[in-house]
Amino acid sequence: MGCAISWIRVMTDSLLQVEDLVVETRDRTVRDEEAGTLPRQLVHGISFTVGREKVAIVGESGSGKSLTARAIMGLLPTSLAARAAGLRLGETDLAGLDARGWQRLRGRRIGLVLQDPKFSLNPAHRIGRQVEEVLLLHGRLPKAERRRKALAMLADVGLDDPERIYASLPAELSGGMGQRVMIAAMLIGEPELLIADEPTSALDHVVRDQILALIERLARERGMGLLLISHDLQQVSHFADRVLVMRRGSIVDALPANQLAQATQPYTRGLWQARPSAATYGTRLPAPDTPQAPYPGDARP
Ligand SMILES: Nc1ncnc2c1ncn2[C@@H]1O[C@H](COP(=O)(O)OP(=O)(O)OP(=O)(O)O)[C@@H](O)[C@H]1O
Repeated sequence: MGCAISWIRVMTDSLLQVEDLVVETRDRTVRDEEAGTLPRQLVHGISFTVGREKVAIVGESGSGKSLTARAIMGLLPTSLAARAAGLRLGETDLAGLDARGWQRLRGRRIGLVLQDPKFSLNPAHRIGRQVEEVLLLHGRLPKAERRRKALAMLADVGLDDPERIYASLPAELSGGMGQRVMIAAMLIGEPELLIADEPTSALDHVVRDQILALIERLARERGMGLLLISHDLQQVSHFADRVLVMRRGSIVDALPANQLAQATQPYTRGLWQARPSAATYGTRLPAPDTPQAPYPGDARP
């Protein structure tokens, strides 16, 4: 009994706690009669937690998914600022970290996989060096041991011939291989939490399913928490444990992923019904202001 209770605690203990997160422009361009000019708010005070589980954030284009991920990772563009009542990874206050603190944390405790490896991998550096980077930054492992770990990680993400990949440049790899390399580079430091922002949307659907299965296996084996940003509700309904639905910078619904098809919240229901068919699979969910894209559950005029 005691064992079962502690297992449940491990599953539900939150790794990431986000409380009242606001992302806004540094420029003050919004006019308010009483307050004068204000920053433009893009994320309006959202709160959620992620434990050792798979949580997905879904929502139409421009709803604030990527800004949320970037704010958590301390990677917002300089024109934007984030503030939160609480932003914690375990006991660590992310909001209070300086550049050195982030350097210690990124890759080691929290990893980020982005949509397109072309923008994440340095084209001038060989794959081996990029996969080993976290070990170089954080540890004092001898060169041979770093290489051994990197080769094992490349094999673990399903890349054949790790020795050849290790010595390759990013341009020599396909998109799917590049994405596997990114995942290897993010997981080699054994982070507690992986944030994956549309990690498969640049890939064809066969590779996409393989990459998601890989992320899911590695997360399960390592007891890692996963925050997946996606516009693909069909994919999320199979993959995630819980779903947060964002709209225009706010979380408007939260539900178990396997209940997406029975969602009662009108907006979520509308998103589900508007999910792309096989023919349009992989295209982005259009923003609601696009005239040709009405959402069935949208009550707005
Ligand atoms: N640097 C920026 N300056 C001003 N506004 C921005 C900036 N970056 C994003 N935005 C705006 O913030 C809103 C949320 O953007 P975000 O990239 O988080 O959307 P998203 O939900 O990830 O969309 P997509 O699915 O298309 O990636 C959008 O209206 C976007 O135009």
